Amino acid sequence: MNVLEHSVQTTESVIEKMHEHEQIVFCNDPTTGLKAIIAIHNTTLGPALGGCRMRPYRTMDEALEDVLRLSKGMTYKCAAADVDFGGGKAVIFGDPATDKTPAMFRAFGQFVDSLNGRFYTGTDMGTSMDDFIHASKETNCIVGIPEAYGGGGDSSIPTALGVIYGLKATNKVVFGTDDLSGKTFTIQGLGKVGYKVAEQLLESGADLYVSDINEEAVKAIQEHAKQLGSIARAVSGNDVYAAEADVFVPCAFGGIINDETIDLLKVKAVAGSANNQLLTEKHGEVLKQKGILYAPDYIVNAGGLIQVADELYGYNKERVLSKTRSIYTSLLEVYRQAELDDITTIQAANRLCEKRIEDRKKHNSFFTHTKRPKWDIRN
Ligand SMILES: NC(=O)C1=CN([C@@H]2O[C@H](COP(=O)(O)OP(=O)(O)OC[C@H]3O[C@@H](n4cnc5c(N)ncnc54)[C@H](O)[C@@H]3O)[C@@H](O)[C@H]2O)C=CC1
Ligand SMILES: O=C(O)CCC(=O)C(=O)O
Repeated sequence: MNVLEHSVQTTESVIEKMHEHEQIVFCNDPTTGLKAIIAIHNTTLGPALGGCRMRPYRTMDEALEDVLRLSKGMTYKCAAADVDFGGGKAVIFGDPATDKTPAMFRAFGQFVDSLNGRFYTGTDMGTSMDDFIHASKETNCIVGIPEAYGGGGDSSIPTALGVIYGLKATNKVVFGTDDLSGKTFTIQGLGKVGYKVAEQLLESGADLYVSDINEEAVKAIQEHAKQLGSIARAVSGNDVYAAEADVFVPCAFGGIINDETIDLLKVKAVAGSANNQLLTEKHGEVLKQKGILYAPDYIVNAGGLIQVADELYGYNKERVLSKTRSIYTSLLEVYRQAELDDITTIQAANRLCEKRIEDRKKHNSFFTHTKRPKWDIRN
């Protein structure tokens, strides 16, 4: 049974699962083989914005679960970063190493265009700027493309920078200094973001444990470490969780803080770029009980969002860098609130975002010239 046939049988459960979401679009283009899902979680703050992930999902449910969780995370990320966008995300079924074609991304661009400005998208895990150059031929709602094409360039650069600021803030709270030298970090995933984080940590004088299913990436970072006189030890399987490091830096996929992994952790903090690191909020509670400081993922990894949102206002590199730097202070404030109220860091971050969204709902009832007046709805 193919994944979309399966979707027909689960329509009721889809409706149940989307009780928090505004819209889900299932995309099927037999000509190019595109099968994708776009999820829009909440547009109170503005049109939905979020990257598009490509993965060889085994089932429809797995993909749906992923896109629903990721799009909700974007609502919170946009609120935390104080950008005027809502939460959305897309997933494409397929192996990014073998199944991509330009035509597939053009077809995806057409589906995005059909949403008429309700959803803006760009790169995420498994997709690259090149893919979205193809998509951008079909719609204006594409971000994260090269400057030569009117975009802001590789959004994983500010994402990685933001992770470094997040690590400095975390280091400050745990070790009393934001100097990262002499500390050991375990990085899971050496892709667009993780590799750049690894380079910057090595250049700051840190040592690493690294893990990636792509052996080339592991070899390349080990070579880089050797040149700098630092160490990057390769770990695989569950050793990535059990490594004797100071901080665990997840930069691959979500759900990695779960019942199986949590007891293996020997680190003092978890802070990385992966979206939805906690399998459930309960795992944030367990980390707190174990005395492991958790940096809410959507605060730490907002650098890419900050850049792609800025593209839509007219890209300004200095502005992006300055907003990305503020991840340091935002995270310290979340840590402070969590400590004051004796709650988990994810609860503190969620509370801040939910308040921002509630406050904005009140103001959204004001008419502004960019909005269509209600009396114009029939025209
Ligand atoms: N690209 C960006 O600007 C942003 C990315 N993120 C999140 O950060 C994470 C990484 O994103 P990218 O670097 O863009 O993705 P990517 O696709 O470039 O890199 C992911 C890396 O993880 C590796 N990987 C896959 N399975 C693995 C496993 N079992 N163990 C170890 N490594 C494994 C892949 O081989 C790849 O090198 C994702 O969760 C993404 O949603 C969040 C915000 C922005
Ligand atoms: O970083 C991007 O390209 C878009 C934002 C996003 O999808 C994310 O932060 O997960």
